[in-house]
Amino acid sequence: MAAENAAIWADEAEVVFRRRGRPPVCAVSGLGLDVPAGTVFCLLGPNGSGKTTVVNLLVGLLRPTRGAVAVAGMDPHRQRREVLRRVAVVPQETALYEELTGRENLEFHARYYGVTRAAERRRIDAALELVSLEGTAGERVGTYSGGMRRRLLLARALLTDPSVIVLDEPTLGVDVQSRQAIWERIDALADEGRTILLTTNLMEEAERLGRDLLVIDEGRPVAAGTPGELKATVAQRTVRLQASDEPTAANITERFAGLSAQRSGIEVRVAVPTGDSVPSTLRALLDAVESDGHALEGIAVDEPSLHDVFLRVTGRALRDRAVSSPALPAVDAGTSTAPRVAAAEDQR
Ligand SMILES: Nc1ncnc2c1ncn2[C@@H]1O[C@H](COP(=O)(O)OP(=O)(O)OP(=O)(O)O)[C@@H](O)[C@H]1O
Repeated sequence: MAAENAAIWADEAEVVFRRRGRPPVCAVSGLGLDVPAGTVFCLLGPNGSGKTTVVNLLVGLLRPTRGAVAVAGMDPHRQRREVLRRVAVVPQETALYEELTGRENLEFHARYYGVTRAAERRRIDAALELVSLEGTAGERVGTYSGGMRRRLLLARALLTDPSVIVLDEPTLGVDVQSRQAIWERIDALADEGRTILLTTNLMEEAERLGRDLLVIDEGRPVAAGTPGELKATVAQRTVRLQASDEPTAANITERFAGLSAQRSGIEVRVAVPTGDSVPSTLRALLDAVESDGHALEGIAVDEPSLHDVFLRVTGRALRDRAVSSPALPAVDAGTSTAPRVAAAEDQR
């Protein structure tokens, strides 16, 4: 798909931050994106992997130091005004006016973005309804919970009727109920034909929402595909057999040594051989256990999770450094953005 046909597109995009007196930071490199309209695309990565930098690239706050990016067929940096008419961004920080009510926040945003008075009320009512805030829209935002603020930000993003919505960690720090509500709203927006790109480091979120995922680490793409395709690359499925006592578990472990059986107390984990189906392995295991005269207390199958994929492609090392990096001075990659990005880092 070419730049003009994809809703979100990138080709070998790179962002290097150059800082006076310090080594340059390559926040993103070799980024390729080809997101068709009407889909939800998930960008996954550990802390400091470059997700927010990608968001800033897509909304024109940064320009690539190499390669190219297009959103709704336009160059987000050069055609920033036009892009912002078609693309909405829900940032990580909840930048809302605390003293104003929810509705007043939306009115302010609608006027700032030139939404006509005729459309304003209709769009605000529809957006408030979509995020279930119509009953509390008259209350000051200062009294809102974290989940309500996130939902208000989503409502705010809809006021310009965008075809592309970019959400930076939309459910960061919200409770399970709000998370569920936000996921349902995101599904509804994609069903309306809008394109959603969201960043997250929550596997459950990526699995639930992303039809296509891209995992980035240290700014580079390290895995791509649907959740099912990615999980298939990890492959290792295991059957857990629970024996009635430890001697029985030891016997079963010995019997299945050829299937890398491992015992832990009364539990035996047996690997499903690559290429074999889970039912056929289960049948063979149960037949063998029965013919040996053993009884089982329980049985379970563990499928590989997106978690396994994530850890395999990004490793287990902690990423504290990027999170605690100090506010950074002006950079080359963007124009007016360095203080904003640095300020966002400060809050983390
Ligand atoms: N303005 C800047 N100047 C220099 N380096 C920066 C700047 N902004 C980000 N970085 C660095 O670029 C890398 C990617 O940062 P980014 O904020 O995009 O990661 P992230 O995946 O969004 O992280 P998180 O999940 O913690 O929000 C990090 O090493 C970060 O320290």
